[in-house]
Amino acid sequence: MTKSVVILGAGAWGSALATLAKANDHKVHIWSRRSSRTLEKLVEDADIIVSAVSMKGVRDVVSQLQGLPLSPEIIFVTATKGLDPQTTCTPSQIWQEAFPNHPVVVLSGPNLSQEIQQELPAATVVASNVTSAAEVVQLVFSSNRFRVYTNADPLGVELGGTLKNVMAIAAGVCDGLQLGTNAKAALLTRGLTEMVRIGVHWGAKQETFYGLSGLGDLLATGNSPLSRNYQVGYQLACGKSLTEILTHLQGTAEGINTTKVLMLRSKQQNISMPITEQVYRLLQAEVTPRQALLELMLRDIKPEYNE
Ligand SMILES: NC(=O)C1=CN([C@@H]2O[C@H](COP(=O)(O)OP(=O)(O)OC[C@H]3O[C@@H](n4cnc5c(N)ncnc54)[C@H](OP(=O)(O)O)[C@@H]3O)[C@@H](O)[C@H]2O)C=CC1
Ligand SMILES: O=C(CO)COP(=O)(O)O
Repeated sequence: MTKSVVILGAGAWGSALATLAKANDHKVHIWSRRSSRTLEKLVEDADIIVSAVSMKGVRDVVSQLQGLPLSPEIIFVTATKGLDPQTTCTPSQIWQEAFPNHPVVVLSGPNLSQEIQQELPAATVVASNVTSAAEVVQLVFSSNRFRVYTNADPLGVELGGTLKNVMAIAAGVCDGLQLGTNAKAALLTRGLTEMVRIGVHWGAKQETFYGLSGLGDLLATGNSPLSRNYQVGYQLACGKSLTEILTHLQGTAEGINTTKVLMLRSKQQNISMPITEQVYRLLQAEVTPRQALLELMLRDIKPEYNE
């Protein structure tokens, strides 16, 4: 059945999601701050509102929508991979708090938007506490080039896509320093352990991190120069300053803010996150890439599990 889909955010990801829904013959409108059409007009007959704005815009768009008369049937989909710097909340928690009577669906997976726009095949996950809502969203986006799975752990799916951005920065550093394949495998594997450690403590399910939105997205962004987070790490390793990198970066690298939020949370909750800590110190220019590497290599030796 044809759905009316409003996509908030005309950036790289909002545009790619619009392409996918349009290809399935849904009625799609993209809204951005620069749109000539008002948000009120666009959401008038919406069935689904997809938020693809970067983290810094989430609270803005939520509060704009809160002031509008919305159909109680509307499903919200959040595709943002970030954390709120003030509260450490995930975007879906912000949406759900603002709209407690609407279903909220998280969409996350290994989905580099440029590849999707090139019509290369990809897979993703839509997760919600309301299974029927996740299934509606699954149908809207599924096609022979975009395979969509449902999942009942929205927090885990959201954190998988969000936490991996920190590891994508680290992976970029690893490649920028030309540390080789063994180092990269070690980094991504221990990075996943770190994601699981904090994610499970947060309330997510461990197995979710071994799926598309955790391991899958870690492999995609940790190995692709298309990832903005990877690009940040790579260029830091090549000696550029963060300010210099951000001046020329196309789009948003959410991992920079996410690293700060994670450091705060891991300190408050006494959770060991050594890779995140070195990425943080590197972003703050407190260590060089080589010093960060040595710090990680020279940590106390220990068993692989039960740290
Ligand atoms: N690109 C990708 O491959 C993927 C990205 N994501 C995630 O999707 C999110 C968006 O990424 P992406 O599209 O690449 O980023 P871009 O930088 O390309 O776009 C960011 C979008 O957010 C909007 N925005 C920012 N602040 C505000 C605000 N205060 N009010 C309204 N809109 C705002 C921007 O609007 P404006 O243009 O007006 O500035 C723009 O539309 C990120 O969280 C990212 O991690 C997830 C999967 C894949
Ligand atoms: O999350 C992404 C792909 O799944 C996009 O990664 P970047 O934000 O690092 O470009």
